[in-house]
Amino acid sequence: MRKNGRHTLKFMCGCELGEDGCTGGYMKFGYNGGDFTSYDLKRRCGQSLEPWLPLPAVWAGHVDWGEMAIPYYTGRMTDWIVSEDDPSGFGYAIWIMSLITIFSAVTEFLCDCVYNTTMNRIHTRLQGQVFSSVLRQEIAFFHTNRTGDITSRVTADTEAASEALSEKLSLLMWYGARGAFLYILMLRLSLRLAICTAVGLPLILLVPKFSGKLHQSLAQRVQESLARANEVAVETFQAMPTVRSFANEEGAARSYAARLQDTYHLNQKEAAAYALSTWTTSLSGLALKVGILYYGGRLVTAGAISSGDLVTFVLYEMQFTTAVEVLLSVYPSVQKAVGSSEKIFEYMDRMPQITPSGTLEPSSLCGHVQVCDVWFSYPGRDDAPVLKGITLELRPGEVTALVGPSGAGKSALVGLLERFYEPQRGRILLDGRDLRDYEHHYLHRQVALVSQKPVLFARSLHDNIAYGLGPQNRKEVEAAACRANAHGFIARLNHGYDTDVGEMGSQVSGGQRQGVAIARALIRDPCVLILDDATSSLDTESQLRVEEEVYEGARAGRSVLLIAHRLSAVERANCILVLEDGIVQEQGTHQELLAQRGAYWRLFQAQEQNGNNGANTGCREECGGP
Ligand SMILES: Nc1ncnc2c1ncn2[C@@H]1O[C@H](COP(=O)(O)OP(=O)(O)OP(=O)(O)O)[C@@H](O)[C@H]1O
Repeated sequence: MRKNGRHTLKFMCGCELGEDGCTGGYMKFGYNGGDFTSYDLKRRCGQSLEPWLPLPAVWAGHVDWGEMAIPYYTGRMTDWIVSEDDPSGFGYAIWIMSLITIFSAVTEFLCDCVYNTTMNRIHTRLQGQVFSSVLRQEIAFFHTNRTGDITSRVTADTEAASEALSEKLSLLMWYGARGAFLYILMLRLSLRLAICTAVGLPLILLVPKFSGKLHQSLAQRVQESLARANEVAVETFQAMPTVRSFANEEGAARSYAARLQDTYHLNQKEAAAYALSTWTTSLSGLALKVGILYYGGRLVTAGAISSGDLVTFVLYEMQFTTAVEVLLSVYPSVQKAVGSSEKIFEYMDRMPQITPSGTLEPSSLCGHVQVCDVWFSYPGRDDAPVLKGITLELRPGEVTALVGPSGAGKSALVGLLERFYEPQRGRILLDGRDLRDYEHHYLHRQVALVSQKPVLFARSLHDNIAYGLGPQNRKEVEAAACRANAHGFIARLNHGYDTDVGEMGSQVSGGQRQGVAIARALIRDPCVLILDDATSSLDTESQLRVEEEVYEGARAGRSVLLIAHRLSAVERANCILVLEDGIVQEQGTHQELLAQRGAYWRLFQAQEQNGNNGANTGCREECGGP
């Protein structure tokens, strides 16, 4: 406030700096007791995103010439108020200020439009690319990395990186340029006041920095504890039938509440740290302002600068301090974004640990598979080979069965035939050519698998059967379902083939799921069909129908690998191999193997005694049970 006898000029000004770098400023002027103008410079980062543009565009649009010109013309107005010797000065200042403000608003609007569009494109593209690079990885990658980690890398990390690298970098450039321009203007106005600002700057920067650190570390702990609580929630929802069957709803609720309690305590501490951080920030800022006003007032009294120049300087100083504060708060985010983008690029640059597929796509294929002295251990378990020198053949027109106790390595062999993994030693040939030579899509059209626990996708039954084949007409889908004996149950559903099966096929029964999965394999009319215990949940009638279909397919020239625990399912196979501890113990037809009175005979005897063709024969034998 300054009095000069005739006129009283009041001005109130302030600025805000949020935790997220949001800035706001206000100033109000009073003349002889009454407000004659007020200007609100409130600005929120959330409401006004900064465009990702080349540097010149950002400068042009976002240095905000309008805002920077306001202090200058406010100072001129102040001079006019004090002197009233140049009536045209007031109108001129208002006129110029309005023009620059309109220009600034228009450029800001354009930049925001460009920024939002560009941001969306960058984000969508980045997310798509990370997702594709994850899909390229070998199956072992998905076993060694948690699904949650991979998902958050594809979603949260890409979002954080693209947002931070564009928005925060834009803020960095904007406020950097703005700070530099403002300081030049301050230097031009008053060298002494500018030096005074530079000296006081560390005060307003360092004090909040120390108090902010405490707040930041607590904020991070709150996030971690929230993530732990979320883990409990996700695990519970995923295993809801198990929770219900063990009547542990209260237990789940208690453990969730316990985690939330942790979050609650941390939140309280964080709130206190936030208040401390805000308080120290505003206090140090206020101290600098008071210091400059005091020193500036003395300079005005001494006639070194005009009162208008002091007003201009104070307003510049506020904007300058805000710019420096934002720079300091944004810089760590940019560094962090660089860090998290490194993780994303790690995924994008990662080469799959499996030989790339070849280009071989012969017009006709017999489906003759030769497994030659194959050794295999799962990644990371090099000391525990699962397959030890396996040699076998799948001949076109024949059903080859693979039996053996749990953990013998049957599914491991399937994994190799599907190229989920690669053998450490030995070769797998299809029609005399290494599996690796075949083109990826071609190979998986010719070699179809129905796995032990088939997974359906949350879409219609039609789309599940035609999965991976593109648009298929209903007749082909129905024909495949008929051969898998799944048409009957599908036709009885209200929406038939358009029925949605729910997440992971949870809205159909285990047996129905297997039926749909068999249809999904059969619609491909593959040269090699692999059934890994694929009929275990089917009813007897469906089992017989599928079995018939399998033998019919083989008679038509298909190679079939039939893995089963129930020996009755493999009795008709052309060749039965008994796998134990990764080694083919014996092979032959059902009658030949029974005559040998070896491993197969023992398995058969055990099942006969159980009378239920049970699946746990291997275990009972090991335990010495009946
Ligand atoms: N992803 C994996 N990583 C490491 N080891 C595994 C993995 N999957 C299976 N194993 C181990 O490899 C061995 C062979 O497993 P595999 O699934 O091939 O047995 P299987 O004969 O198909 O058994 P089942 O009849 O119960 O399906 C087992 O000892 C198993 O614990």
